Amino acid sequence: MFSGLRERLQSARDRLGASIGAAAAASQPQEPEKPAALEKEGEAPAKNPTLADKVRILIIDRELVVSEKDIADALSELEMTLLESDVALPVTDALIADIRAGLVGKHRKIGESVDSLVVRSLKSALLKVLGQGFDLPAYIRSHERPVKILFTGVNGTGKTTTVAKIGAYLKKEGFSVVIGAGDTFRAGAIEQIGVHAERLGIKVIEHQTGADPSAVLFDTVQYAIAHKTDVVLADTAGRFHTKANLMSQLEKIRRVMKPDLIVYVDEAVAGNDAVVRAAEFDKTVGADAIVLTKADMDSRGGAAISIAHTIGKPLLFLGTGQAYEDIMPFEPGAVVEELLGGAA
Ligand SMILES: Nc1nc2c(ncn2[C@@H]2O[C@H](COP(=O)(O)OP(=O)(O)OP(=O)(O)O)[C@@H](O)[C@H]2O)c(=O)[nH]1
Repeated sequence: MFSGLRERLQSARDRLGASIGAAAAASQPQEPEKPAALEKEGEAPAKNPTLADKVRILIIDRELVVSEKDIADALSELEMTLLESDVALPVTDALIADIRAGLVGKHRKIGESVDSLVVRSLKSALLKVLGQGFDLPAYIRSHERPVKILFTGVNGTGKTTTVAKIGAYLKKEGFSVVIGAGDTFRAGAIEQIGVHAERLGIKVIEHQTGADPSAVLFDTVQYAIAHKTDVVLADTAGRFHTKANLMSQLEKIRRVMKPDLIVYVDEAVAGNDAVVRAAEFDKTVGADAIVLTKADMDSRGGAAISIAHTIGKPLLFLGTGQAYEDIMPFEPGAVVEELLGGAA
């Protein structure tokens, strides 16, 4: 998962570390500089600009100060790397600004290695854009049952498979689940969700192909209320946000079943397209959380890095394969560890 991005971040990490290291070596003062001339954190800039210009990195009193110039080229390369990895432009900008702020002008203990300094600032910047994640079992436990979850998204991104996977996951977490076969449009969709549900031992409410999906999902909610089922998972047909009639159908579904959560499903491999589509769905029918499927096939990682920050909604799960257990709750800390290794 995200192997390309991991490699690229590794190179950026090496490059930033090398730039800081080279600047540190080049600026070892011939004669000791006066600590009083240094900018201290939280204080006004040094009064003597000629000294500030001359000294790119100073190691005085066991501290190291990085200047903007030292890392300008490495940060430009990192910016290109992120954009090439399909990280959205505003997210790239936020990451670069945060890494710069995390490195430049701060006094660091020289006891810590340059690499750990770099990794710490990369990790902290990534954690800020990845957001908090979303603990679905905790959400369900703290809400009135049934908790109704409506799944939306474009065609073929893995929505139906995701509904089945989340059903299996929630069953394992101890919740009772009913699935509403709300994709009454695509031939074979009702059978497909039926097969999944049978394998998983989950009840499905279905009507015929071509039936009104709002009616199917209304019945599913009624079933859940009557049977004290914890969670309703509502599948829907894939659609593009540009199809006004299909979007108004989704609007009707929303009015009828009153979902507690609308989950937008797209595929990680779609990169920036997934981010743009999620924003459009959020604008038209709303989205409370995101699932990105096919993360196992995505080496660039751009959508996973960008989507929560761009639309301001948390990433709930990553789909990591075709089996039911191939779904993982999105944990920002774990993703950052995966991208930057266990170092620092
Ligand atoms: N590798 C991989 N494949 C996945 C993942 N999730 C779903 N798929 C596959 O993607 C394909 C499409 O999945 P569906 O669940 O049928 O997609 P859908 O969005 O319901 O399709 P529509 O009903 O047309 O909207 C299937 O072959 C799934 O097995 C995943 O996380 N990783």
